[in-house]
Amino acid sequence: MHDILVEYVEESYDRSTKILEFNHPHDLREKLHLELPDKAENLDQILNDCRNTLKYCVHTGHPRFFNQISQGLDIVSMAGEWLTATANTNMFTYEIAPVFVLMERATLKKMREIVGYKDGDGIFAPGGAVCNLYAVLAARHKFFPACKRRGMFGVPNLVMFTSEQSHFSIKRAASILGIGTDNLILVETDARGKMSADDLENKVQQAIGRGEKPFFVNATAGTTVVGAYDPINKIADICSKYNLWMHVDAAWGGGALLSRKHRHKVDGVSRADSVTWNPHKMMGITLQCAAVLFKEDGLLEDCNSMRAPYLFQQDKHYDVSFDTGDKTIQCGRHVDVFKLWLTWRSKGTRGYEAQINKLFDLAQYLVDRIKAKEGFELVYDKPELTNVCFWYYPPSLREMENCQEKQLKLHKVAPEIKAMMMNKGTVMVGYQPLGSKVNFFRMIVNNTASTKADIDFMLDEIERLGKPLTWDA
Ligand SMILES: O=C(O)c1cc(=O)cc(C(=O)O)o1
Repeated sequence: MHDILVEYVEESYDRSTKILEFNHPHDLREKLHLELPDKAENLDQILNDCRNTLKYCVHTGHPRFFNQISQGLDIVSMAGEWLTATANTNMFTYEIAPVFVLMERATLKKMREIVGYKDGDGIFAPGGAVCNLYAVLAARHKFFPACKRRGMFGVPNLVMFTSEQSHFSIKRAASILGIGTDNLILVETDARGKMSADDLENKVQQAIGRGEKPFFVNATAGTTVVGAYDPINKIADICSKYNLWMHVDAAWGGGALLSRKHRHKVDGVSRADSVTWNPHKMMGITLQCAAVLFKEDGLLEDCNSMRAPYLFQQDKHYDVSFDTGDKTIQCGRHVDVFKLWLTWRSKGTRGYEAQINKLFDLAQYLVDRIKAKEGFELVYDKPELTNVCFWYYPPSLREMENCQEKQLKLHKVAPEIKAMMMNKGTVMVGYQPLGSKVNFFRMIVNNTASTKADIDFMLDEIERLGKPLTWDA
């Protein structure tokens, strides 16, 4: 098994290895033997099963895998994951996870200090979306604690606010909370994708005028598509003025907190009541590793505790405040902290700062290369994070007058090139439309193994694949 895993890691770093062996689902199903037999398979078959599984996995650690925000394969983090699996324990009580519980407390304390909180609380959760849900649930509990027992009966018409470019998990949280997505009010963004504080205040005042009860505002630090940072301080001023809970979704852009050069992008973050920060994004920790931090200690426990007597006995022989399970919305909880703690110790905070600065510098290199290359056009010319969004125009489109027909044809370019990319397996870059903007590539720079040569390769590959594209008029 060791050889199988090491071979996969080596392949992941080898640029001559395809990022993926793409198969359509029905074809792949034929190549995978997924049946669960009555009789046990022998060891050779089990090892073959492992080889066959990895054979069709996407090498997300490959230096030219730019498709997702989470990318790369940090060896120390992977080793941490291996130890975590070997320890195979559950985070819900101190009694069976004494080391990891203390480690989680220490790591979350460090993260809160970096945010600027004096003390407070936090938890590692299964992803940024769940972190954001924790914040919404805590906010409602803060203002309406009776909901825990009586539900939403008698509660006024609660409304939440977030930018139109924020993560869809805020919308989903409104649905799960039970207020419905109609009561999540989307706030306009400016030309760079940043929330308009003026529009936020207008919409809060309008909601109050309609007899609704604003209670929660999400500010995004690093939007998913364009990497925009909302104006946190201005939003905090509005939240103070109208007594609203301010959450900062820094799932992706939270990495800037570690860089003295880029931290200004999250100025005001310490004014938030809660912050989502996902080390499995910009800190390169293997999936999953996502934290939600709270300024106020005790609120999580108050909001979520159910005092299950078979787990959270209050007469244990140790300080039961170290049991974490009752402050979560889960029961069993995976140990996500060890790989972060180990990787952080292996780099040091200053080492992480250097790593994050390098990613920003590489993204700036990409911006400069796009500006210099014919046929490429930036969607946003000064990205705030390491998302670089651009269109590629095949020569057949360049001569066309800028009109609706050209936009319709341009809309097809990225999907066509992406399909060829995936079949070739040489590079992977995401694409999407945004508002009235037709499909554009979203290049995420977030793999410490990527170099300027990989950036150049990606641009040249898009040009190689896209240049021949033509559409009959
Ligand atoms: O955790 C991630 O890597 C992640 C989470 C998203 O919501 C969206 C994306 C993405 O668009 O790449 O990545």
